[in-house]
Amino acid sequence: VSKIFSAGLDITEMSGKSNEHYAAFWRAVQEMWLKLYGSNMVTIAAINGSSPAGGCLMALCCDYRIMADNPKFAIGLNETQLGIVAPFWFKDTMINTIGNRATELSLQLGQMYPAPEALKFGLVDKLVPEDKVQSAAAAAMSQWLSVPDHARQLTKSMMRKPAIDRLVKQREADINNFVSFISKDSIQKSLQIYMDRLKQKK
Ligand SMILES: CCCCC/C=C\C/C=C\CCC/C=C/C(=O)SCCNC(=O)CCNC(=O)[C@H](O)C(C)(C)COP(=O)(O)OP(=O)(O)OC[C@H]1O[C@@H](n2cnc3c(N)ncnc32)[C@H](O)[C@@H]1OP(=O)(O)O
Repeated sequence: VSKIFSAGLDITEMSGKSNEHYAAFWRAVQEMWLKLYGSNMVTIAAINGSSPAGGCLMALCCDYRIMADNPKFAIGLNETQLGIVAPFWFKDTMINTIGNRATELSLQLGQMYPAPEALKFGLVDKLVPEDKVQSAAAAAMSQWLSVPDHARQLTKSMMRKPAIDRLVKQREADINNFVSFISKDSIQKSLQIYMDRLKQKK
């Protein structure tokens, strides 16, 4: 979609549904993260627009991020702005990318960074003109693929395994945590207010 890399998780999947639905939804989100963050393939994010929350997470799962150089496009884990909380594995993914202090600032404030600031924070690796995002991503891919694959894969796994193991060990507890959190009346109300605000902006 033009202007949007990803709008993040579908908020309607987290509103007004049964606990069984929330559990299945969260398992699928975990699965996406485990597959993408744990992939032994080279993954390059070609970020052609805004990328809030789950969209930012997907980009952070990649090995390298190239973003369109347009200050109207912003990226970040903005969960607190919705009245929800980025779970520990979202947080770990961000820490592994930009470090602890920058992550704490980002997460507490639910900060969305316009592209130039995202580059400054290390949230993305490179900015290119909007019409060059795909070609720059292809060029980066060639560079990454030129490294001997077994060595690159082992290195990637060494860097990411502790975070992945942490979720694998606590998967069911994390699902229970999500379900009890998201089904709270106060959290449902926050999500509703956020969705209403989104619609009013039009
Ligand atoms: C210690 C205790 C810990 C407990 C923790 C336990 C568990 C953790 C709990 C929760 C974790 C949840 C993690 C959540 C992750 C997420 O990803 S939440 C989603 C975040 N996404 C957003 O905030 C995006 C909001 N949207 C926008 O900013 C904009 O819509 C846009 C994507 C920049 C696009 O802008 P524009 O092109 O102007 O389009 P519109 O704003 O008009 O939107 C078009 C329609 O799309 C609807 N929409 C937009 N985003 C979403 C979304 N994410 N989900 C569902 N629907 C979305 C928007 O309402 C419009 O709908 P209508 O056309 O009006 O029907």
